[in-house]
Amino acid sequence: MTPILLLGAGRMGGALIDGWRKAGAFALSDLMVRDPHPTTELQALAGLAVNPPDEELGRAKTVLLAVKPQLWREAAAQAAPHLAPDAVIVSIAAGVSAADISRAFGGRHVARVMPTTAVAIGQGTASLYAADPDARARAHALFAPVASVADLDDEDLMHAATGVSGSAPAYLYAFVEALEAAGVAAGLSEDVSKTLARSTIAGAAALLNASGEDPAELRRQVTSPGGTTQAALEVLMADDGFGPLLEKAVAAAVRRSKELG
Ligand SMILES: NC(=O)c1ccc[n+]([C@@H]2O[C@H](COP(=O)([O-])OP(=O)(O)OC[C@H]3O[C@@H](n4cnc5c(N)ncnc54)[C@H](OP(=O)(O)O)[C@@H]3O)[C@@H](O)[C@H]2O)c1
Ligand code: PRO
Repeated sequence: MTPILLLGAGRMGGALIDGWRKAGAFALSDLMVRDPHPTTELQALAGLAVNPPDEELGRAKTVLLAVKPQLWREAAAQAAPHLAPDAVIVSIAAGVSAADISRAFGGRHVARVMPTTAVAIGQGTASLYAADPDARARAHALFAPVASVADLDDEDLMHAATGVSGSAPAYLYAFVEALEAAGVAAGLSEDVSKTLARSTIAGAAALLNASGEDPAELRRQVTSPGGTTQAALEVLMADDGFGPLLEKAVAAAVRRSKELG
């Protein structure tokens, strides 16, 4: 399983290292990072090998491919010649198929994972596909300490998982931005609107998680017949409201995921 080599330690690679550290999942001495511009925070972590020499890469048992989909071939070409023949590749690159990755890494076994940035606080979600059982187990071991893992049995579903999960935190943040702006339009100061919108959404998400209730039931609990919420929901859940809008948004993400592959 270890040492683990991260090819790329940007937003998601960095979030994973944060999450693993908080969870005590792996010792820093079991991690190696290859990145052209490692952050000063990463470089300051005692025990973490940042940009080790090529000869060291052969020690890695698991390789996490965490570069942008547009750059993955370059990262693979640089690292593959130095890896051990039995190193397992775990890719989080959106859209890129396991078969293409395996070919670029000399036929090594590959797992694919689509995580969310909340791995940084141990509350991520990770959709996982691997044809090879050992690669699947390896990917589970990487992500289970920091995420709820959803196993997919069809690689094609990784596109949908990206649209519904990997990208979705950004949809919620966009919603909060819009709610804050709407609060200001309704007369609140920016500060008060920010506080109300952020705290309300964070509390509502925590309640969804803690209660185990369906979102529809939680929605009904807020909605007094003939009241204020109903008036707003008649706008948000109209024929051109959230339902069709999110369907279109997820379809756009799925299309883009397929293009990236
Ligand atoms: N961010 C998310 O929420 C998220 C969620 C799920 C999956 N993903 C996937 O995760 C991957 C990384 O996304 P990200 O958001 O973390 O991107 P990012 O912030 O750009 O991180 C990628 C890192 O890889 C580095 N890099 C570039 N070329 C490299 C090479 N040849 N070898 C090693 N490292 C190299 C980049 O350095 P430079 O910046 O100096 O080029 C950067 O630090 C993508 O494939 C994306 O589809 C991201
Ligand atoms: N971030 C990556 C993207 O926007 C993949 C899911 C989240 O392409």
